[in-house]
Amino acid sequence: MSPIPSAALNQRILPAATPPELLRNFCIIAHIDHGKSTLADRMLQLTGVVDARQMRAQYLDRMDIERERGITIKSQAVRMPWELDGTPFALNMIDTPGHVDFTYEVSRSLAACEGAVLLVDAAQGIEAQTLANLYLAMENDLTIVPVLNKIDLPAAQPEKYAEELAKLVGCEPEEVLRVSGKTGAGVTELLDRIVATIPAPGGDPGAPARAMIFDSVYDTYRGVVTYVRVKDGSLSPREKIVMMSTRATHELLEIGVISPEPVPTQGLGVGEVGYLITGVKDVRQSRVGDTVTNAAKPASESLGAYQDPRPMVFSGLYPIDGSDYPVLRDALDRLKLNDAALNYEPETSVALGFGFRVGFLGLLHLEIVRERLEREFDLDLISTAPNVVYEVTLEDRSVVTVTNPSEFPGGKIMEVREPVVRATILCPSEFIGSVMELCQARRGDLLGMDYLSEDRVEMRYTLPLAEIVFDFFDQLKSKTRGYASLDYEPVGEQAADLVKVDILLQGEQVDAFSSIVHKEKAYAYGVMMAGKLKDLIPRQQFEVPIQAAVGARVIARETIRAIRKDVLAKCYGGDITRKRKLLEKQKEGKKRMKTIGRVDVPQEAFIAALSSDSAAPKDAKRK
Ligand SMILES: Nc1nc2c(ncn2[C@@H]2O[C@H](COP(=O)(O)OP(=O)(O)OP(=O)(O)O)[C@@H](O)[C@H]2O)c(=O)[nH]1
Repeated sequence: MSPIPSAALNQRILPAATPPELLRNFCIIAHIDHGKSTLADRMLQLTGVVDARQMRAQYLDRMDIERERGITIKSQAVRMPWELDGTPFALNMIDTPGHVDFTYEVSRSLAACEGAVLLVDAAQGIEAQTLANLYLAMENDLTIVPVLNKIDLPAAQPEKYAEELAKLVGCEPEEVLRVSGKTGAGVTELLDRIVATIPAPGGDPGAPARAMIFDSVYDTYRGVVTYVRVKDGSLSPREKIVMMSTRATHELLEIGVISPEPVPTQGLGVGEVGYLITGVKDVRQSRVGDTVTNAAKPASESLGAYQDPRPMVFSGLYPIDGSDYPVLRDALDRLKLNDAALNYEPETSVALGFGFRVGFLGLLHLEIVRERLEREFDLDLISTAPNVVYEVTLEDRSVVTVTNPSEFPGGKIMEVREPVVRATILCPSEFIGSVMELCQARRGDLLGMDYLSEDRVEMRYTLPLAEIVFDFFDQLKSKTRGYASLDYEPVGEQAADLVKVDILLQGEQVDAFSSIVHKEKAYAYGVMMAGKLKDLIPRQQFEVPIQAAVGARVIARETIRAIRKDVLAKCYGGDITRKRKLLEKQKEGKKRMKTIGRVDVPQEAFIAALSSDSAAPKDAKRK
């Protein structure tokens, strides 16, 4: 019913582990902007963990970039005291990252909970990520607490959406709680409901320790801080632990809970959520999804399969000023300490000089990394158009994995495979036609369609990842006046009729512009790129052909006309043969210029040509 002063609770927590029956581990899942962070802030305040003086909006989003963009990138866990009927409980709220790029981390965070608060905006209703998150929570067997948020809004329709939500989770509309994260209305009842309905964590206190890592972050002063949820047994300071996927052994230097800042404890027992510090310096030694056990008495089986983060999208990153290359290399090394999913190798480009080919989980991940590099390391960067990973089978049956279009094999190709996703789109039924049109243009296959209510539909498509990572979400929004929401998950690869389009300047290939596209779209890409470069490259003393080619076949051509020096300017009057002679001479000169040297293209032209079409679906995120 009421908060316990946090100091008192901390004293109770500090010496020993809290008994599992007094613990509740939950997360809040919602569609983007349905108010997850605001509700979390209100809970922190109501439980007395953060007082009014310390309070700032989005308390749990600690990185600047998270706060500015209003998104959660890394998971967080906070312990809050709450008393129901005179019994003091400890609630662990695990905040999850929202974007589809980080789905693996979301599912690990969910696996650390027994229950989930499913939050839906009372003025918007169910959206694509509401469903995606609900399904993830159900896969993890979580108890769902359905909640309508923002009931203070004049546009709120709690009756209508309570019914929709009740139908979705299988309960009565009256059981759907109504809250406002903004005013705090209903939040006390929600905390009571969490304690009453979410089960206490199970686990065997006598078994060898097993704890799942659901996040790990790099701290400049303390090294890697690993967030874990203990399933069986217990962990205590100074003991030796083993990471089960790598078998690496570390000593536990510190162990504790977050409430809301780190508080060291004597240990973590069954069902508890907290942090470990081992002194390792690189998050890849302590990865999300791995299981921690005790070195002296190791568990025989880990908690679920561990997955290495797999980059889905690649892009070349180049410093605009070539002398910044060593700074970029050091900056990537530093970021890698905190980002297990970041992959990179050096590469060189004729157009852009020295840089790196970097693998990302998705476009948002790319944007965040790029922004952090620019901001935290003061670098000016250019990134090449992002591409997905292709698998090319050659006639001799060997398979080449292509992460850079300019490396696409030129020889005899049997098959090219590209990654595909299963996309879920929710929109008002009046936009069905426009959405279908868009998905068809993007090589989508309709899997199914369901009416959620009279006027809202859920459409399911398989789409090539390459077709949706770029501007699909923007297009979807503009075709549905902002009403559609999108979610997608990778479902494997499929063979497709793909070709590499090269761009040639005066017959010389410009690697940064090579792109792998569907055969039917090759022509459009070629025309677009050639046209763009024609506008961007300044006229030269000689004619510059810009060609788009598939293999040896030219599919589009533009010409940058030469600046024609008026050689006749000084030749007043005179006879025609003299003029002709001068013009002939000029032509000779131009021919020579064409054959010697390369076109003088300012780097800005490359940058402009590359940057305009790499817009990311910024808010295609899962909340
Ligand atoms: N009127 C009203 N507005 C709210 C309420 N809760 C959140 N908002 C507003 O809704 C917007 C989104 O809220 P956030 O808490 O950032 O939502 P979120 O996207 O789920 O959280 P993030 O993880 O930070 O992205 C903000 O402008 C909030 O001020 C509410 O109960 N009432």
